[in-house]
Amino acid sequence: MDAKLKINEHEFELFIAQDKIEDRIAEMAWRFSSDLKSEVAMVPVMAGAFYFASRFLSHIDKPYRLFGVQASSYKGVNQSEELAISFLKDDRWIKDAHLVILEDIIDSGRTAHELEKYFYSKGAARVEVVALFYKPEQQRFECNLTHYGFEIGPEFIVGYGLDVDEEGRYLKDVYRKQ
Ligand SMILES: O=P(O)(O)OC[C@H]1O[C@H](OP(=O)(O)OP(=O)(O)O)[C@H](O)[C@@H]1O
Ligand SMILES: Nc1nc2[nH]cnc2c(=O)[nH]1
Repeated sequence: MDAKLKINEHEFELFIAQDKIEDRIAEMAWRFSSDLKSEVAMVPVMAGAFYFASRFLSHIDKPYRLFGVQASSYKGVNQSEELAISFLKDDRWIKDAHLVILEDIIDSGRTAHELEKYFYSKGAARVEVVALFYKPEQQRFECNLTHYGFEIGPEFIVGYGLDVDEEGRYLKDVYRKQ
C-alpha cells in the first residue's frame, strides 16, 4: 500500500486501510441484521457502492431482495448540477416495500435524498440509507441515514469503489485528497 499517490492532477494520502474498512463493514452488517425485523429490498447505488454493498451483503444471513440503481453527479472532485439517476423499468417491487439504499458515501446527501423522494412517490412503505462513509459537515439534503461506517471530514476521498473520473475505484485502501 502506498502512503501517497497521484490521480490526474490530484494528490492523495493514505487515509483508511482495507482491513479497518472491512472489519467495520462486518460490524455494520451484524448490527443491521440484528435490527432487521422484516424482509427488505436492498438497493445498491452503482457504480461506487458496488464494492461496499457486495462486502456488506456477504455478511447478511436473513432473506432480502436486491435491485441496483445507477446514479451519477460528480465530475472529477466536484459535484455537477446534473444528477442522473436510472431506475429499473419494472418498479412494481417498490410499492409497500421496506427499501435499504446502500451508498458508499453521503456527502451533500443529494443522491440519497432524491432516491428517497422517488421511492416514496412510487409507494414505498419505508426507505432508509446505509452508507460506508458520511460527511456531516457537507450535508445539505436530508436523508434517513440509519447506519454508517465512518464519519469523516469534508475532504474528497478515493478507493474502495470511490473514483475520480472513473480512476481509482480499484484501490483496496481509501485515500484522502491533500
Ligand atoms: O451525497 P452526494 O453529494 O449526492 O454524493 C454521494 C454520491 O456521489 C458518488 O456518486 P457519483 O456521482 O460520483 O457516481 P459514481 O458512484 O458512479 O462514482 C457516490 O457514489 C454517491 O452516490
Ligand atoms: N470519490 C468520491 N466521490 C464522492 N462523491 C461524493 N463525495 C465523494 C468523495 O469524497 N469521493
